[in-house]
Amino acid sequence: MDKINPDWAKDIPCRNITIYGYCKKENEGCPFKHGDNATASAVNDASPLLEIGEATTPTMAAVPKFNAKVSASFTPMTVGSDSAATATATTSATTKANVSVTIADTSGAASTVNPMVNPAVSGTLLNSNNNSSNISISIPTTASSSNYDPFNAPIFTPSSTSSIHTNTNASSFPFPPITNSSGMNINANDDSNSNMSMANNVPPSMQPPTMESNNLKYPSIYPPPHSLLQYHLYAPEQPSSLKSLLRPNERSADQLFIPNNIREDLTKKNLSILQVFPSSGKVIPSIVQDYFNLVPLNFNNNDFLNKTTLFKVFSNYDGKPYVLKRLPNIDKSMNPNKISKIYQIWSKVNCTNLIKFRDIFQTTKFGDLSICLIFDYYPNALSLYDYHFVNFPKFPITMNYLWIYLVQLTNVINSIHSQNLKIGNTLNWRKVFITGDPGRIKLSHCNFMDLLFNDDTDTVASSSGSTMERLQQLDYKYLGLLLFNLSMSIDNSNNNSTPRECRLDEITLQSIDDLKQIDDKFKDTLKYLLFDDDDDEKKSIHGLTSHFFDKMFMVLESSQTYTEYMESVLSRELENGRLFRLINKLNCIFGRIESRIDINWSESGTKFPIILFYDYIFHQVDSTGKPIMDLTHVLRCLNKLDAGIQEKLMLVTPDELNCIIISYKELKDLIDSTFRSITQ
Ligand SMILES: Nc1ncnc2c1ncn2[C@@H]1O[C@H](COP(=O)(O)OP(=O)(O)OP(=O)(O)O)[C@@H](O)[C@H]1O
Repeated sequence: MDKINPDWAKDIPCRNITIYGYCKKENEGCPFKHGDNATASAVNDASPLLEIGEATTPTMAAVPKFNAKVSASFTPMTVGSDSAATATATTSATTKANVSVTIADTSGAASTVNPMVNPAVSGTLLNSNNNSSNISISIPTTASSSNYDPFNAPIFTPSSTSSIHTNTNASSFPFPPITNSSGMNINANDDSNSNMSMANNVPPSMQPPTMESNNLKYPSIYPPPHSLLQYHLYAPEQPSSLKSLLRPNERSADQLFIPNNIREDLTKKNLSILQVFPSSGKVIPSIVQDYFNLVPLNFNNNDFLNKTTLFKVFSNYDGKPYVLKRLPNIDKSMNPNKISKIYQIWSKVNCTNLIKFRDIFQTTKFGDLSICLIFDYYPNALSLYDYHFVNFPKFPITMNYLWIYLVQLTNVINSIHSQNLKIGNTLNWRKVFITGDPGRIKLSHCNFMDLLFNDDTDTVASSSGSTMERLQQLDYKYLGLLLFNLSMSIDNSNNNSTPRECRLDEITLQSIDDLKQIDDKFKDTLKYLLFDDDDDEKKSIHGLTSHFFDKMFMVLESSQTYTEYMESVLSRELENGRLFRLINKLNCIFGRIESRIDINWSESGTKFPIILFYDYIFHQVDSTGKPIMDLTHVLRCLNKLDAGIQEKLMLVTPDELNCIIISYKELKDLIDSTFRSITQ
């Protein structure tokens, strides 16, 4: 009792009077409100009024008696909230004989009674239609929700926050009108001009913006940085000095969740996948064949219509993101067989270090005849060049990176050559993309574009023997050149000078020997790749790997270690998912408006332990009444509840007058049955 603050207790109706009609401790210092304003008399006062319409449904009269939420035990009130509370609390609203409480009157304004809950009462009151009768009925509620009627509330319609995406304001649209090389105004491109047939399957395109200014600024990245989401909403990791203070059995919060760097990385990737572009449907078409939501990837390319362009797109077929590479201004006389041949040949190549080629088709959607190639999309992929020399933070090239790249690119060569195909000069540091850790790379695409524009495609594609062999031998040189260029910048990529890029004919044996900080084994591999053998022996995967087979174990090991690390991180999130479902379950059953007038949720009701348990998990306070945020306590309780163990716990009402001893198993059963009853 000594912990109860008499200041706030004096306005709270005594629970004993609510339940028993009297309080035996009234004269022994019980700090709660007794006497003239007591709830019991309030109920008695209310009863005759109810009789006006013979609406003496016991539910209404009994409501204040058993409403657990209004009980002093678990409706903490602050001093500051006194006035608001008295406006709505049972006692103040109902004890004055002529007090006026608005209730479903003709204006229908602010009702404190939900007619859905008690149609008899509402019908009577609505029919009486007499404002001067000052009918006083009040369902005790908490101050905050007193005027909320969930059954009569207007349907909630969230307002769209996507205005930035659909903004058709000319000044925000980054592209001026563009004419293609043949002088054709692309803005005049009509949908009927297209050969695609999806128009009915997707939403109509947005209206084109009116172009008022030709001096539009091109943002260098999209979306502009100020519109990026904040990823740092979680607390940053503790400094390591603090971490060391933990005992071996203790964990800090960040050790329980996915590490910040991985979370940020994945969130950024998600953002890139979901990013949309304010397309006019004219300069960049809204839909191309089975693909929609085109977002330019090589954004600095201003001449969108005349150059090869890359877009991130979504497939209308499987909903996944892909990359669409458009080759503009195709000769109309091109043999369509070439296109199907390319698809047949290249779609068969499967290699984890090669970006998968998915589809190819012709379209007039861009105002010309274009060929579109579809590849898998890897969000935030950066070319080796950008990763090591351009983007911030720059990652300096190390010997380990070189070995990892060598092993993965050897894997690509092996896959492609085994299909009797070649890579070509796309094997360079601008076309090899970093897609993840540790140093995971993918070759963007091979030079099969040559096949499209080469007249003797059939010969090249099917060439066996000498032609293809010669081209394949060249692939080893391209690989050597890429690695040589990277080796020249080893440990130098942090300075801001542009890295030197050699041509094949510039490299000599001496230049390889002169490479600093490169180990001899790697130099031998470079010599093997870049120079022909004295015996004119052909290069092969077997010959190449014999130079660094031991390094393949190192790559295997790092890859496996990383996989295991990611698996352990994933398993942490697995637990979070389970607990999240449990919290959802608890929240679904706890605090429902209808439970306020349900006898089962009152202090003597069967569901009352759920209320106390909820407070026990989430609303702990210390001896001075200060809230305690103890994540470990929450996790421990939730886990025990989830497991339904036999351990018993004591739940105490906030006034410390009552307590319940109950096991987690009983609580679990109670929560489960309550949840089932509301979901059935
Ligand atoms: N499959 C992909 N997944 C994710 N991003 C990609 C993919 N392909 C390319 N990109 C992104 O697009 C950028 C440009 O790629 P790329 O150099 O192949 O296009 P390009 O400039 O049109 O090439 P080019 O005109 O030389 O053929 C890359 O730096 C990369 O960030």
